Amino acid sequence: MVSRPENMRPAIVGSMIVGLVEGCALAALLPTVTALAEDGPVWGLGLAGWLWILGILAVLSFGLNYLSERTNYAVALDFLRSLHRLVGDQVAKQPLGWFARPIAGALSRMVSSELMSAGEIFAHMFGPLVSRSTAAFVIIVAAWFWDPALGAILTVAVPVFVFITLASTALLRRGRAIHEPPEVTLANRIVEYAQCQGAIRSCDRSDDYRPLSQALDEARAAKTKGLWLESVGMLLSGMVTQGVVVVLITVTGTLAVDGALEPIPAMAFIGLALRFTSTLSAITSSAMALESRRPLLDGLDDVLTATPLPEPGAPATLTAPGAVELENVTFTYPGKPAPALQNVSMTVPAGSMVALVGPSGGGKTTVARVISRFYDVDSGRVLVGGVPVTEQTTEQLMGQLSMVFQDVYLFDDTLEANVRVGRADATDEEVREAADLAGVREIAERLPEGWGTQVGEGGRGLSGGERQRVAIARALLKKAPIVLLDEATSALDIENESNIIAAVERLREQATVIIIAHRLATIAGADKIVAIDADGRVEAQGTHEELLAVDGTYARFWHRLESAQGWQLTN
Ligand SMILES: Nc1ncnc2c1ncn2[C@@H]1O[C@H](COP(=O)(O)OP(=O)(O)OP(=O)(O)O)[C@@H](O)[C@H]1O
Repeated sequence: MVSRPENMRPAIVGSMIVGLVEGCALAALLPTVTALAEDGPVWGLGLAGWLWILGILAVLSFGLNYLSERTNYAVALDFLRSLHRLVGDQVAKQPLGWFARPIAGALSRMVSSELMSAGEIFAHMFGPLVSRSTAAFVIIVAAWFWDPALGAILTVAVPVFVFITLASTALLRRGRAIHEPPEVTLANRIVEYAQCQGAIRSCDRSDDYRPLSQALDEARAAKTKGLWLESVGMLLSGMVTQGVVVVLITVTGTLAVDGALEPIPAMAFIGLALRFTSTLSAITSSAMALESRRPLLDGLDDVLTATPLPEPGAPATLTAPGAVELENVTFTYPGKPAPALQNVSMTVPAGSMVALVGPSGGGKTTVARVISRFYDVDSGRVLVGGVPVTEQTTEQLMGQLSMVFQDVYLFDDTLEANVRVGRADATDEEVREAADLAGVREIAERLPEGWGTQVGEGGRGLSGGERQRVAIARALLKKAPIVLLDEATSALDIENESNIIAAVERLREQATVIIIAHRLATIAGADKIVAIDADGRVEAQGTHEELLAVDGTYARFWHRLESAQGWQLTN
């Protein structure tokens, strides 16, 4: 986890030395108090000598603490840097489909705030745990040395503490396991409630949105139950500290009364015992604080152990640049019972335009996803550029593809920078040319700061159709040999539509185009149409005329589309 493990050793040794010095300073209380009470030397040193030793130990402890804190911070920063890099590397190796999982949603929170908390383990928890444990050990050894009876008392206190600490951390963990899952559900419901306000208000359900109120009730009930367990855990650890103090004082007092201990050493020992128990309770606090980071570390573990996309070390030699082929592909989404694609075979020659058509939910988008290797298929092969996608590096595959889907994401940057994402080294003329073709110039002319206008996070400042135009401009600029395009059905006004048609025509000239088509003109103009049925099977493929002549499902689909779009036009 740390890039420089050699830093760990000085950090641990440093914390142990701090503990050793603090333990010695506490143990030195015994002879100091005895020297004070008996007004004579103890082990050849008078009170002044012992006070000097205490003073030196205090200064030493201060200096060592400072050095140890610095070392611990260096380890914590190194740990954070290494974790950021590890998470980044791991995320980069995941198939694109991985980001659809709930874990991906938690990723940004993890990388920003939660990793900082993980860093605190080394900055504030691990070092103190080591130094306090060492200090406790030194006190016990000193007590044995001073008086075996006192050493025995302190030694017995340790397993009691350990047992109670384990029990209370177990209770804390159990409590959290009860209330955290419903809290996560509640957070998701709140986000859903905020995001779907339009739909909720139009159904007049703002006051009574059952999923949210149910999640609230469940979270409240779970929190109450979980808090009970957590409170018992906290109480237990607090009570045991007090209990051990009382037992230590009682036993020491009894030994003094019985004459087994001199009164003065007994008094000094009670002072030492008080410090000892506070050291033990500090250890408990550190252990509990570490325990509180466990879910975070588990979450990190999920990310760090996710299976990366297997890929070769070097790019393959493409045998058919620009071509795409699916050979008998069957694919099931993770966790889904039925396959989304079944025995799909299709060939897309380089430079051609293939339209994917079919009912909603049939699997058209899934075809585009398996071509882009969002997921690896269950069986069959997907070839891009003549080579199976599994035999290409991610960089090589992505270099051949431009994807223009409906959910276009724009970066929180200027309009121009968002087009330039297509190819960072493009000249200004190339950027403007691609933008003109895709109709982005009209958008720039309308915006207050033209090309320099910030489009907002995700492209909030632009409409859906405008965002898609920017994505098409990116694809034009990238000049990738293969373009996967989901033709938007919604948010297209006449201006948008004519721009997109013109841009698609240009894309056809420079690339192979696989288009999820919804418009009659696009479908009829394609070199080949692949009709996918509701079960994710290829129902028919061929040219528009060939498929119409068969008079099968495609012909019925076409006539339905024709009448639907005709109805739109006449109205
Ligand atoms: N990320 C996903 N996880 C699980 N199942 C999915 C996922 N995406 C799509 N599906 C399922 O796979 C099937 C095919 O979906 P797909 O989006 O490919 O259809 P489509 O033909 O593109 O539909 P549309 O035209 O409505 O966009 C559907 O049953 C859908 O519910």
